Formats: sequence, structure tokens, C-alpha cells
Amino acid sequence: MAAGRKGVVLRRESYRESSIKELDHCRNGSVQNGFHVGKEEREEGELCVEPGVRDYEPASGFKAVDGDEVLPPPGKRRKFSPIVWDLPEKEGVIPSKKGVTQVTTVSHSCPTLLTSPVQDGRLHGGVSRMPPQNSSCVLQPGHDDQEADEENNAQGWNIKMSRWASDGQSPVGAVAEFNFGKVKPSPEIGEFQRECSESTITRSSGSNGRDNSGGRFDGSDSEKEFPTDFMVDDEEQSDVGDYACDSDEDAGLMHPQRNINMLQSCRSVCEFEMIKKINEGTYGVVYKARDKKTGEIVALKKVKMNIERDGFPLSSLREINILLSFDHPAIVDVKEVVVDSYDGTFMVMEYMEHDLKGLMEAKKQPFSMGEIKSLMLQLLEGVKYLHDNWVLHRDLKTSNILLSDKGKLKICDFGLSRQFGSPLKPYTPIVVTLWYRAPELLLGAKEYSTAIDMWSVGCIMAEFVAREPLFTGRTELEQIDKIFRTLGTPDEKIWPGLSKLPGPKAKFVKQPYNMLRKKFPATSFTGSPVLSELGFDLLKKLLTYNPEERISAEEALLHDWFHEVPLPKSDFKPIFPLRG
Ligand SMILES: Nc1ncnc2c1ncn2[C@@H]1O[C@H](COP(=O)(O)OP(=O)(O)OP(=O)(O)O)[C@@H](O)[C@H]1O
Repeated sequence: MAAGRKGVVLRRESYRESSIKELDHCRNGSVQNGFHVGKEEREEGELCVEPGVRDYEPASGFKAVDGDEVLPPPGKRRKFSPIVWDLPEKEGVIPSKKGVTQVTTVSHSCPTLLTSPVQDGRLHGGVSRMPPQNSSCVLQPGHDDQEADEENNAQGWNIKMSRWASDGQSPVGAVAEFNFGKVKPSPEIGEFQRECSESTITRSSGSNGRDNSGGRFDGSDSEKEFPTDFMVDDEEQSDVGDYACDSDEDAGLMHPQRNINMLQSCRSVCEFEMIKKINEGTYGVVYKARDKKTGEIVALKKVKMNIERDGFPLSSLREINILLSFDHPAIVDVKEVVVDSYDGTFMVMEYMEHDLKGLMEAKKQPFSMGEIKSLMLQLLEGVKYLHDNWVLHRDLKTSNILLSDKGKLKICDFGLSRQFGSPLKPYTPIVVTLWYRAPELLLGAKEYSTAIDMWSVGCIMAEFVAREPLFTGRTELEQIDKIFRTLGTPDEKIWPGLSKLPGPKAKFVKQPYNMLRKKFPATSFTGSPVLSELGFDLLKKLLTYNPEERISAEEALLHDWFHEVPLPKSDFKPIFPLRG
């Protein structure tokens, strides 16, 4: 295994119980994180997330399955620590001490992630912050949808259990899904404005909107409809976090069993002025918007509700969860989560002027080699940070890399790569992602590592230089074929274990030579940037077949190419064209 590579199959030995602050957080109406995850009755190894900064803190560290102690990097601080790497004793369920499967549930008004015990395919009480009995809570044990399988694991997320493992390995525990009533398609900007101006707010006298009930609700309230609307009036918007409804109960802001005013955790999207729609992806529509209070320009990503399953996509929850927890200059910053009156949930992100895909298509001038090095350094720093924090991005591609007009790079779109390889969704042709997919995945590897991201980084580096994607297959077979034709057909000698991979048994092209250098000649007559020997060496190391030998982000950052002239350019001139 290449130095610096982390074994991604981890077993948590133990962890120090964190103090439970989420209830207070909600009551205090903090809008800092606007989102939190937690549970009141924690079992060993359950998701434990809370808002606020705290140290990364497994008391006794993690152990890789091969027994090597793998400690998180010293001195790393997270906003909070959302990811727990428990490996279930038995694939298929998320075990807990009591042998109870944990499911993840989501509040309708603010994506508060809750975990609750499930037994016999039913949610069981005992956890006070549960949705009401009549909130169309649908348990789907043994759901065969791959996404659902993975969603089951969102709270005890574990790479080994992810969709990158085989279908057979995918856990098939129960999944809780809540039908929160209205699901509205993504609104256009005009609709936002209407929604915000037509709506009204009712204030409760003397109430600051916080949970003053002291848990006064009892089980009898659980028969009530769980209203999904709450109204906010324009005029009241300045009073952020200080509004409430006539009665928390009537407004549905309190769940009878939760004792939490969930609304207080999230601001309303009406506090933002929509400027334009930037893009629409598989999981969300992204808008450019202005925070009416601060004037700050932000990007709002509206989470697309899962209409068929009528629920909050847990892959989006995971994205929110990860992005709220990470803090790195090369990872897009999610500031908070806001909601609208139709169950809409938006991630408020720092706004970036470009994504690399759009920019490379629109930009007439190629990036200079100094700029390419700077972009690669930033990308590798971001990927190293993810890998240091035990996260595989799994969907690195140019459209998921954002760039400011000053050349600051940020990785975005977390939690979506789990859709990789699932039945095609109409919005995103899978071929797009296929292009960056590592050969071990194409060949059906059940175990994988950080190396899959490094392959994608190699494809991106090649694209920076050539200004076009490197391998552009339309199907998995075509993708493999294109890779083999360029890099040579691998064999057991250069990739031990290859023959054991389950992947397609098709007869692949026999290409004995690596033709990569032909695509990236050392000289150019067109004036486009050329890869030096050192640059080509790094590219080759990124596009190495054997994942065990593929260069890690840590190693790549130390590569001599970055010390060779032209040096990485630190001062980008404003990049044009700006997004239209
Ligand atoms: N913070 C941001 N600032 C500016 N633009 C952004 C931001 N985040 C996302 N975008 C734009 O929106 C696009 C889609 O975003 P994102 O990839 O997060 O959505 P998605 O639904 O997950 O897309 P995909 O179909 O690729 O999975 C990006 O390619 C980028 O152009």
C-alpha cells in the first residue's frame, strides 16, 4: 500500500461519549449551524453529532482492520464530528448494544437528523424526539433500492458498507421514511418571491419561539396532524430567529414527542433574495442569492425531495452533515441550513464564481502550467484533508470543483457519489461520472480505498492539461476499453489480484503498451501547456492500475513537479468569463 494511504475499513475501538447538547442548541435557537444531528440515547458506535466546535476526539483512536493503529491527524479541529466508522458485526444491519437497528429520521421543517431504535420493522418509542405516529412514517425493511440500502447507514456511515461495496454487502436494515405532506418541485425565482411575500407570520405574545413547553406534550397529542407549513412575513424577516407562531402546538413547530422547537434551528429562505438559478444537478437546484440581512452573496442549494419515496434524501443529509463538519480552504463551506414553507431545505454555501467544467468550456485561454499546478495543489490539499478525515469523496469530477474568480479552488457535492452506478437518473447521465471512475470500480472491486479518488484526480489533471476529458466512455465496458487502449491492458503482474475481480468477463482489448505519453507529448507546436517529465511522472502515478500502488494525496503533494519551474502560481488574475 502506498505510503500515506489510509486503510478505509475501520473499526472503532471506543470513543469518548460526547456531552448531549442538541436539545439546548435547539432551544437556544442558534442559527450558526442550523442543523444538528444527535440522539438522546446513544449506544456505542452510534452517530454522535453536535453543533459547535470540538476537538476531533476518539479517546483511544481508531484501528485499521489490519491492526495498524490509525490515529486521526493531530491538531485537526472540526466544527463537529459527524462520522462514525462502526463496522457492523454482521453485514445488513446496523447493530447496537441491544441488538436494535438504528434508523435515521429527518424532521420536516429543519433537517434535524434523529436516530431511533427499530425493532421488528417498527419504530419504537423511548426516544423523545420522534415524529408523531401519524406522520406517515413508513418503514421499509429490506428495501432493495441501492440508495435506500445506503441510506440505512447514513447515521452509522461506514465506507465498507457503502454502495462501493457490492450490492450483496449493502446493508438491508430498515429505513424510516417520513411523508411530510407537500413536496413541491424546485421553485423558480419568481416563486420564491411569491412564497415569501404572500406568506404571513403570526407571533406568539411573549414567546420568543423557543420551546417553552418544558416537554408539556404527551402522547395524546400524537394524533394531531403534523402541519408542514409555517409562515413568515417579509416584514418580520429582520427579526431573525425571534419569530414564533401563535401557539407552538398549533403551528406544528413542536413535535409532541420531541419537545423541540425545530423551527428555531433554521432560518427561513425568505431571508435571502434570490438572484439567479446557477445550475441544477441530480440532487438539488443551486441558486445565487443574497442574505438580506448581511448583504452577503451566497449559493443556496435546494435539496430535491425524493418524490417517489416522499422523503428527505438522506444522501443530502449526509452531504449537509459532512460539509457542516468540515473546515478547509479547499472544501466548500456550508454556513447553515435554511427552510421554506413547503418543506424545502436549502444549504447555504459560500458562493463560488465558477465550476471547473463550465469554466474550461467557456474559457478561451488554457490554464497556464503555473495555474494548473496551483489548482492541482489545492485539489490535492482538499483530497488529503478528506482522506485524513476518513472520507472518500467518490464523485470527484470537474463539475464538482468550484473556483473563485481569484483562483481559489473548493471541492463540492458530497454524499452524492453514492448514486454512482445506481440506475440512471434522468438529470445526470452516468457517463459523466463514469469518466472519472477508477478501474477497480469498473471491474467490480468490493474493497476499495482512497485510491479511487486519486484516480479521479489523475483524470482531472489530464483534463486541465488537455482541456478535454481523458476517458469518455458511454458505458462501463466502453470506459474500461478506453482506459486499456490508452494505458495498456493490465495483467496480474502489474496489478496483483486483478484476475480475482468480479468485473465484466468480457474479452477486453489486448493493448500491451502504455500510450499515455502520446496523448501528452513533451513538446507542443500549438503553444498549449506541455507536461514535463516530472509532470508526466505524477500523472502516471495517479493513473496507476494497482490501487495499492497508486500515489496518495499526501505523496502527490510532495511530488517534485510542484518544485519545478514554472512554479505554482499563487496570484491568479480574475478569471473570466464569469458565469452568465
Ligand atoms: N457553492 C457554490 N457556488 C457556486 N456554484 C455552485 C456551488 N455549489 C454548486 N454550484 C453549482 O451547481 C452545480 C451543481 O451542484 P452540485 O454538484 O452540488 O449539485 P448536484 O445536484 O449534487 O449535482 P450532480 O448532478 O453533479 O450530482 C455545480 O456543478 C456548480 O456549477
